[in-house]
Parts: sequence; structure tokens; C-alpha cells
Amino acid sequence: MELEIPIVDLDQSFEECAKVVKHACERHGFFAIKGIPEEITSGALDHMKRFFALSEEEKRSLTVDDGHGYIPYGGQKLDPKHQTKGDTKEIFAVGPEKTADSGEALLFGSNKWPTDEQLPGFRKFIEEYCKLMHETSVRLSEIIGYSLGMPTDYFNHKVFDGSLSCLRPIHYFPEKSDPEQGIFGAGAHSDWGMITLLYTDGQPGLQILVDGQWLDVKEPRGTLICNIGDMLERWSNNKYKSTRHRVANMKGVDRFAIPYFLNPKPNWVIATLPTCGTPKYRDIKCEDYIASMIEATGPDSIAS
Ligand SMILES: O=C(O)CCC(=O)C(=O)O
Ligand SMILES: [Fe+2]
Repeated sequence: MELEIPIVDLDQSFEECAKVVKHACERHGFFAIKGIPEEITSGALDHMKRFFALSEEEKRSLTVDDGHGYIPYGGQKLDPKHQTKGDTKEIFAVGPEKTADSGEALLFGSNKWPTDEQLPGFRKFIEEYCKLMHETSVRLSEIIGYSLGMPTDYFNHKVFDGSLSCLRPIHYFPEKSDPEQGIFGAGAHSDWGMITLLYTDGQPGLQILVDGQWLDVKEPRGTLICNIGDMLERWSNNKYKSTRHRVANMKGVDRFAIPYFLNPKPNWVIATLPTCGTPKYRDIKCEDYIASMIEATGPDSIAS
């Protein structure tokens, strides 16, 4: 069954956007956003297709060792309990460059870029794309904070301008998923951070779990999908849902997706908002939550 998600038009008023966001977040936490120029999203997609078309050797020379870089096929298993093999995808993770004097904990290291000879213009374009995704997701966070009864400057740059946000473009291999056999493009999971902004090539595959049923998400073309992550669920004391989702590649074709994960600064403490009732969660530092999730889903969870 298909799920239609509401559209937030960033050209509309703050109040109007907040109304749509609130309604979607209280139901399942997925909505689409309009207002990012097509040539930018399709440009990012073209660059990422060229990246994943590099030779195995070239990609593996950029293999991730501390958070950023290339993660080969099967290198992540998002739902170890229900998967019989790793996700049938490869990833290239890029984050904001950390400066030596930023004083942040070293959870993620520096980026690993292909050379300009390998992929002309790639680094410049993707860096700009990261900045645009960051600005857009911070703006959405301001709207979200307001929709939860907080001042509009509560969730702004002071919270999110750190090193943990991350663009993680994905190539799903042309391999048919088989949910009965525990084979998925990406296993069921919820996202970990504040929000995720996702652009896809339009191939179906993304499914979300609503009232015990897996529904296919159909995003209107020319939009990005935005969904709520675990930290916002904690902040909002479960008012807003960090819904489980997965990728089932039922056609067995290549599929490309470019998610941007907006996370707070490493040492930012996630504590229930004063507008959201008696806390159901203990306070937790952003970097501690992320480290525990990497531990649960990274290469060590592949061993089984
Ligand atoms: O590829 C998609 O549509 C979703 C990817 C996703 O959920 C993730 O990377 O967290
Ligand atoms: Fe996800």
C-alpha cells in the first residue's frame, strides 16, 4: 500500500509550514519539502552516480576509518535481528570539516575525497550541496521547534553547527530484496539525529511502518523527504515520531539516494523540552547516543 505524505512549501509563511509539519510529525514523522532547485538535486545525483561508478580499488582507497569515507557493499546491517546479510548498498559519507581548534571530541575524522582528476568538480559541488542541506534542515528545525511551542530561535545554528551532521549518499545494488528471507537494501531502523533530508532518484523502495503495516512512501517528484530522528523524538517526549523505515528493492534495480542527517553538536545534551510534559527519557549527550548506535549497527554487527 502507498502512503501519500504532506508537502511543506518553504515559500509559504512560517505559521503555515509549522501547521503542516506538526500534523505530519504527530502521525508518522514523514513529509515532503518543496523549494530546492531541481538542477541542484539532479546535479548531486549525477555526481554521486559518477562516484559509485569508480573502480572498486579507487573506492576502497577511500574506505572509512573514522566516520567519513567509503563503506562497501554489506558494510552496514541496520536491523541485525531481522537480516540474514548486510544491507545491499554502498555508501559514501561526507561531513563538515572539523578544525583542529574546534574543541570537539574526535568521533568523526576528516573527509576522504576522490581527486579532481578522478572526478572533476565533485568535491566543490558536494561541499556546496552539504551547506545547502544544512541551511535547509536548520530552517526546518526552527519551524519544528516553533510547532512544539518553543521560541523560533531554540533549534538554530547554535545547536547544529558541529561536526556530526553528515551526507551519506547511497547506491543500492541491483539485487532483489526478499523481506521473508531477511534481505534488504537497508534494514528497518529509525534515524538517529534531529531530522533527515532525503533526495532519491525516484525508484521506489522506501517503506515506513505505520500501525504495524509497511507502506511504500511515494514522494512527489521534485521534493525532498524529511523525516524525524530519534533525538527529536526524545526532545519532544514522544510527541513527534521517529518512525521505523527500511528499503526493500523489490524491482532489483540500481537505486540512488542522498540523505543528509542533521545532528546537534557532539556535546549538546538532548533533554525533554519544557513544553512537552514529564520526561520519559533520561538526558543524553548527542555524541554518546550516536556512538552507541554505530556500535549496534556497524561492521561488528555483520559478524553473525
Ligand atoms: O534510501 C532511502 O530511501 C532511505 C535511506 C535511509 O533510510 C537511511 O539511510 O537512513
Ligand atoms: Fe533512514
